[in-house]
Amino acid sequence: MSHDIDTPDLTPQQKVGVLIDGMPWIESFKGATVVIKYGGNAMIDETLKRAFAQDVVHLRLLGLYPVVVHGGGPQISEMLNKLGIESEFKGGLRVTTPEAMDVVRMVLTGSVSRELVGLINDHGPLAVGLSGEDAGLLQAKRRHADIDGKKVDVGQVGDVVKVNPAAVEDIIHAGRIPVVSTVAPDIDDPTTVLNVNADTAAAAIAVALRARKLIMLTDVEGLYANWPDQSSLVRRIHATDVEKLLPTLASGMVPKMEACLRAVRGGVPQAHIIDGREPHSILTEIFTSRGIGTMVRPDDVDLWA
Ligand SMILES: Nc1ncnc2c1ncn2[C@@H]1O[C@H](COP(=O)(O)OP(=O)(O)O)[C@@H](O)[C@H]1O
Ligand SMILES: CC(=O)N[C@@H](CCC(=O)OP(=O)(O)O)C(=O)O
Repeated sequence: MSHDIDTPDLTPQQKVGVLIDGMPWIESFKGATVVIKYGGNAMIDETLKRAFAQDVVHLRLLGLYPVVVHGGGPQISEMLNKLGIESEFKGGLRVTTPEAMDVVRMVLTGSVSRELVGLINDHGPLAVGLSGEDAGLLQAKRRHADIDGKKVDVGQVGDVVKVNPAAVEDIIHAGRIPVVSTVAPDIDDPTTVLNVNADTAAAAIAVALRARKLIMLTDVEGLYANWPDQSSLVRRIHATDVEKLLPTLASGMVPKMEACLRAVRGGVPQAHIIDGREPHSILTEIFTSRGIGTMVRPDDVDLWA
């Protein structure tokens, strides 16, 4: 496999040193399922997208089982715009008419998923794309947006209420890499599909797969306690403290922190927000002691252990 990390300043001995440093982490994560949520905002740059695909393949080659769950908010907005269909967000959720839902499904499953599958498969026949509609993977229930304590109708939008991870597990057991787009049938009317926030879907999938980690790649370094003050980056935080911060957070970060809470409270030992603009940030997170971005852990675990 070709690689694009240039390390001309390192001597051969230093390069071996880097490898040896990473060994305990490689050993400790061998056989672990890691759910990686790739957000639409981190998917803008072509070089970064290729580096992302390469990292996911590296994880598989090192014996981990990566599962990619992708978003595509900006890509959906762009297509709606091209088609002249109005796109509006209420309480962080896209108001999804039946017409807009067709576009959401087309972009996520027909375009973003295909692109990621293709980029991963440039390295070998590994990635298999599936949507929440396939083999009963996801079921969702219609939800409202919550604005100033009032329930606001946002159309065909749902929350994942059931996950049947069998199809994803089959792909994992075959040694391949599932790539999941988060469109889900309505549990109360399975002929209708719902638009689901990809962060919360990734958390539900991580819980159902008993993943060791949920890693969410986005376009900021991590969670800022006092957004946008860059000096307020939170490196490690307990679930209870995330809960306390939630009402103070601005829109994009709310579903992400809710997803971290859902994952950690559902038994996932670590949930991370990391910077998808940083090349190879997934590898830095998993294979170095310091890690990167923000890590959320259960309340009864020492944050620095
Ligand atoms: N407290 C916060 N810390 C970090 N980012 C925040 C915070 N509050 C709001 N944000 C916003 O959340 C955005 C990330 O969410 P979003 O745009 O939905 O990303 P994605 O497409 O990756 O899911 C950041 O770009 C930032 O503008
Ligand atoms: C209900 C709702 O808002 N769904 C999102 C689904 C895509 C998504 O979550 O993509 P990102 O991870 O890139 O934000 C949307 O329509 O944009």
